[in-house]
Amino acid sequence: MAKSEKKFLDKINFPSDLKKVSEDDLIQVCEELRQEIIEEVSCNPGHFGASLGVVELTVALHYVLNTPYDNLIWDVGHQAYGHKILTGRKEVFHTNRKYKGISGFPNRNESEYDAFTVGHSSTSISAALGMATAAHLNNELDRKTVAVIGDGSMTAGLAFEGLNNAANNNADLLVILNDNNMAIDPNVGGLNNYLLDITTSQTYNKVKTDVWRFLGKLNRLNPNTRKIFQKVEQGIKTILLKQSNIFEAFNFRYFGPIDGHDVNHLVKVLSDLHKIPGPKLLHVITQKGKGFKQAELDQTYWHAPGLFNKETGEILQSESKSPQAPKFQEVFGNTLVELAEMNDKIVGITPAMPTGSSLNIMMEKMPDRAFDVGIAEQHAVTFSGGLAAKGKLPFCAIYSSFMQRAYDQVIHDVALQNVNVVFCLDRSGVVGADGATHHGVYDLAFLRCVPNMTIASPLDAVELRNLMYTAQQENMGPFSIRYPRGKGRILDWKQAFKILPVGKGQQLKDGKDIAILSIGAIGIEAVDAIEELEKDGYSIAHYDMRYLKPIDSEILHEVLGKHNQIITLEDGAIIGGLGSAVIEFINDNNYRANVKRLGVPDKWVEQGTQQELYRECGYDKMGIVTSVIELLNKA
Ligand SMILES: Cc1ncc(C[n+]2csc(CCOP(=O)(O)OP(=O)(O)O)c2C)c(N)n1
Ligand SMILES: CC(=O)[C@@H](O)[C@H](O)COP(=O)(O)O
Ligand SMILES: [Mg+2]
Repeated sequence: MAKSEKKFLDKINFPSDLKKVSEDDLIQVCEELRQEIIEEVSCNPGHFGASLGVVELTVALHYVLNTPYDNLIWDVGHQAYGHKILTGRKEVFHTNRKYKGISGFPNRNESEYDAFTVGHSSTSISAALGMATAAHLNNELDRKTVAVIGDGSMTAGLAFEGLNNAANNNADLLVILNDNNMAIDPNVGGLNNYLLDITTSQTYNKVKTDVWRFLGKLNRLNPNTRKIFQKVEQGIKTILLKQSNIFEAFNFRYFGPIDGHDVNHLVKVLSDLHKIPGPKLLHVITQKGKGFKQAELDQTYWHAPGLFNKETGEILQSESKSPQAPKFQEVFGNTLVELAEMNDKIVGITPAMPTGSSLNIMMEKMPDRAFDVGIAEQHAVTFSGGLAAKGKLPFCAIYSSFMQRAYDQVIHDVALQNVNVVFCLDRSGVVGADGATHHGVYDLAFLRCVPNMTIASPLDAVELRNLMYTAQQENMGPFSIRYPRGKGRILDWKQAFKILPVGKGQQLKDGKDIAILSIGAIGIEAVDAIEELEKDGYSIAHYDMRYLKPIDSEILHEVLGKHNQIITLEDGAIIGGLGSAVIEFINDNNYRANVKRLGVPDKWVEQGTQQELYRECGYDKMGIVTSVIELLNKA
């Protein structure tokens, strides 16, 4: 890709280079950094709007802080592209999110400038408080710690737990609240309203204007007016904010709101805040997508767009002329509306992912029955438990990896209550470019040990519809349905609903040499592998288990009666999922069989395309072919 020449940025590889630039030239540095991000992301898709929004903040932070000695912690990390470019990764940024390339998020293994590995939201305050406390205990009184957290991420319980604890801790911590009034979709909830209020506060601004007017008159008489004004303003702020500022109530000294796109002002404020000890919060107002018109206008789409033309903003999709199968999330979103039209108990819940999960379809059609609860997975699950306890039937759509945060709520507030909640676990399996933080590979294992929980996973879009239809029958109890990121193969997905009996799988193919038992859409890789193997005369049986719990014991007895060479296949951790369940069944029923478990091994899998990662883990089509041949050769 041809990149434009950049007078300053071309010479900046580390913060030490940035510090050589004069304060007057920082505006130009910001322009160049913004341009660099636009050029890179236009041809190598990734997160976009959030990084554009914090360009000035990023430059100011690295200008003022002494990183990596000072701790700089980015929340979520999807806004850290500028940080990566300024901290030694400009030359490898074209590998961002690619297989064997750099991670799309800050990562401790990648750089000493990445103080904490992130990807899930709202961890920054707690992690930063830990680091600031460690610095204090080590008597490193000059070491600064700064957490940068967005308004969306601030809505999570974890962020408040950090704030709450910081109140009792004199650690030197600066929290920068990057308020752009957006999560991926528009930010929601009381905190969002509150932040809007203090940003636009009539009372505060009115008082401030009155004071200015008053001091303006004074000004003509008194040369020290500015000083007096500052004192008066601080007094007003203290009175107003002490009574009403939520952060001051948590014992943080609150500063702001200030313009997050004025790099020189940011440098000044950050340098001043350095001198103030204890917990402080700086409220910075920014615009998501700043500096790229389309991204400013449609902030949800440009959170993470695909390829685009960096000059015109035109979206470059490799639109195939042939009809496309829908994404699993779209099948979920549309089917939920169909079901909700038939069953008035159904409600929909998403923790801040309306567009990503396609719950936005229901939110538009049935606004009273679909809820975006903010980044709050724990609350989303317990809220569902409460709704269900009073007769509603929540479909709670959560990305598998974000569900990890709500594990106790699943156990305590849904399963133990034995209420009817349907968990729709989108992005289950390896998700691709987001990498280790986002792969949804543990849900099969962590849900299987929970009493009352039904666990299902569709082979294709039609099964997804039918599992959703089955789950909304009377008294099904806690019911989880997991499906992957991306599309299936079926075009004609909108077929009449059918119940898929709980605990029953299906035989897809009979065969003599070996049996493959798969769960979920990854079974398609087995279908392809079998086609390949049959060309060479192998005879393979294939079963789509469909339910992990209760597992289809009839199928297992049949398979184990006929076969002693078995392969299990799942797009999830091989510890605890289908493979483990089959081995337990063999043990409990005194069968003898060789079982090869295919799935995600006991290690961190980083980013890449889904196909690259299936291959790395040995369960793409060719990996399955190889495993079958190896197992049969050994036998
Ligand atoms: C626990 C968790 N839930 C959901 C997400 C998905 N997610 C990533 S960024 C984001 C929005 C964050 O909003 P904010 O913190 O305001 O940052 P902005 O994108 O506005 O800069 C969400 C919901 C996540 N990464 N982690
Ligand atoms: C940063 C973050 O957590 C989200 O933006 C996530 O990357 C979304 O993933 P999808 O693209 O699969 O919706
Ligand atoms: Mg935001």
